Amino acid sequence: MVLNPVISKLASKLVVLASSSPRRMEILRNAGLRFEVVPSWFKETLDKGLFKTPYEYAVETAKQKALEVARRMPFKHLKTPDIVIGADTIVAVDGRILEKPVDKNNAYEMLSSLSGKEHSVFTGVAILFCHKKENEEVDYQLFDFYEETKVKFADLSESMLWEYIDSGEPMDKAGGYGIQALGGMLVEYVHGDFLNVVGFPLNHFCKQLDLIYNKSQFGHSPSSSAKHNLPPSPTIDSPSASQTQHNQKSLSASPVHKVKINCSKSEEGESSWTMVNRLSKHTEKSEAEFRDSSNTTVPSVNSRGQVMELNVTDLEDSEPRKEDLKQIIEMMDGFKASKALFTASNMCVFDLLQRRPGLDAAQVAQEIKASVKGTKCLLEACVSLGLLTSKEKSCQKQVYKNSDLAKCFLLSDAPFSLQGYIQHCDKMVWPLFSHLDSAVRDGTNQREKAFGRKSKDMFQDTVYSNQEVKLRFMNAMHSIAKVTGKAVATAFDLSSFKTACDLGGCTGAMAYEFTKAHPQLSVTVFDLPAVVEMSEHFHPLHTDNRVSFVAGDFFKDELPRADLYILARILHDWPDENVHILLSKIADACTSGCGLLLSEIFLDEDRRGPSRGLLQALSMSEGKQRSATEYSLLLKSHGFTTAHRLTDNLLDAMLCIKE
Ligand SMILES: C[S@@+](CC[C@H](N)C(=O)[O-])C[C@H]1O[C@@H](n2cnc3c(N)ncnc32)[C@H](O)[C@@H]1O
Repeated sequence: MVLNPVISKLASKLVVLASSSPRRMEILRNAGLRFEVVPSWFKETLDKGLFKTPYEYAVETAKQKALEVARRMPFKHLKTPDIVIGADTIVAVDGRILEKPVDKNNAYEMLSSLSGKEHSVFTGVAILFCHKKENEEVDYQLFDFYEETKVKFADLSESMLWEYIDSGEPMDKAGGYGIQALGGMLVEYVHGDFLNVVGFPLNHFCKQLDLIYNKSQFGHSPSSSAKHNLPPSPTIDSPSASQTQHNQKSLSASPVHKVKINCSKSEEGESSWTMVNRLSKHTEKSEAEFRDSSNTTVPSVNSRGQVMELNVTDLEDSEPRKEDLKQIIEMMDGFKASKALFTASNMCVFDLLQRRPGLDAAQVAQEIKASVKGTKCLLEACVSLGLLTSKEKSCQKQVYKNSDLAKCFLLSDAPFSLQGYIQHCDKMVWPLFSHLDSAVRDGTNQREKAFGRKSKDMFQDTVYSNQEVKLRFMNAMHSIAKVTGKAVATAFDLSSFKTACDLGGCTGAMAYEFTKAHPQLSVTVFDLPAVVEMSEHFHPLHTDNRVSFVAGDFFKDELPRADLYILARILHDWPDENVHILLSKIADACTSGCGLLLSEIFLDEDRRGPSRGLLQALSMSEGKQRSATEYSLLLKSHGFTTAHRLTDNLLDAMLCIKE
């Protein structure tokens, strides 16, 4: 079948992976899927004897994992996921199902049974769509499938078997081996999807999503969106089993199951759960298990878990949930943590403890010229935040060292130092946030209140009007570009582009990441003259002659010619009128096939996250945060086609091609 883009369809959804397998996470992350991980508590104890085939067992286990998480999340995590993905990988040989070995002897038994033979690896996958209705009831629709890959092992000697077992690798892997690592040595051939053996059949998963989203014939099903007040397509609706079977024939998928879970309160005030309308034969068996486990594991707290339904009077005689209390207090205390970090960084505590680890509070106080009492409080707070570690030396005297977190991000000369960004947050962002109430009231820029200066153009009127402020800002951009640049530069295959122009490329930190990742590429950094004149302070030691600088104003001046334009963290600073001016200049400079790589935080389509982007918007005035669709529409209006990717980093990326 022809495969269409699918992962982007899930961009605005709360997708949850009901598995803690690092291999599954990596496969899905690499595919650009943004998801949360909520490992399932479902125990893999289904009676294998009840299943006619090994794959039915894997599919059923995958379903139960997904259902358990979908059921738990509204109460434990206080949110209903849109989609839960469950998966279970097993190895089948000689009519036996092999899961993860319990100990070395079990691993030996498994691996020797595979030696010299072909076996099958099955991954069962369940994609569970959750539709929360107005009455808070949740409708569940289940799509499941399995993938089979044949793997042949070489004849393994005893010493080879034990060497592999002693490596420790077999222990958390189905069948006792990991094909992507040392276990690859054991394998003679693989017929089928390799990633299926690693733990997740990505291609089949995408095909399944393609069927659901792009080729859906499900609009007129018995429980259509109108009937249930569900969002319109592409949210899938309950297809009839026969329709789905027909659609999935080539994918050998099993029928869709519509599962409805009602939560009602019994007289005792306990929640009771019922499930109706299960369509699959073998799920009926598990339905009972599911109902049983629901009754025992869902405490009365469930009825309070549904935040929207919370009745304040219900709370009067009870205590708040500990997690809720912790969450709200942590939010309230967030600024204290930020300020402690800023202060310790400004006072060079981390650099000092890197040069001289093991100082006590009095010694640190002497070096940073501060009071012993205040320094001790600061050091202890930093320990509690995981920025320092402490050890009792003698007579209850603590000595301090940097934690790994501090070593990575808080030293002024660390490769990923965020010191520049910390200073910017402290000196530039903090004052803006202290005027947040007037910003919200007026809906305008609070820079005048915070910095005593009116400004229309934040860069030219405020940031670059003072050398110290300019350098601080450039340092901040430099440090963030260094930690995010690689993910942005490698988000897409850029091998067809030879020349790039990084518009508003500031110190060139992002440009260097692009030349590092793409040996064929030269990058011109284009930024305001005030920035370009300082850029050499930021050049790496071994200057890369594939990076050059041109000074100019991207709203007014001619843009340097390039095959690829880069706009990293530029558009959010500007309202739509300015964005259109800039995009039309870029579009004019582009010939057909030229690219534009946009990198920003993409807001979720429902604008419910990520909170980093939404919080940043609070201190913006001229600009605004946008979703991938909003950016895409802006770009399409200038003749670009777009494909976007969530990089699982601080910044997302979109590659646009001029038509
Ligand atoms: C938020 S910073 C982003 C820096 C860099 N792209 C990055 O991702 O680290 C915005 C950049 O746009 C530049 N800029 C702002 N207005 C500009 C203009 N009119 N012409 C050229 N560059 C401009 C600023 O100097 C600054 O370097």
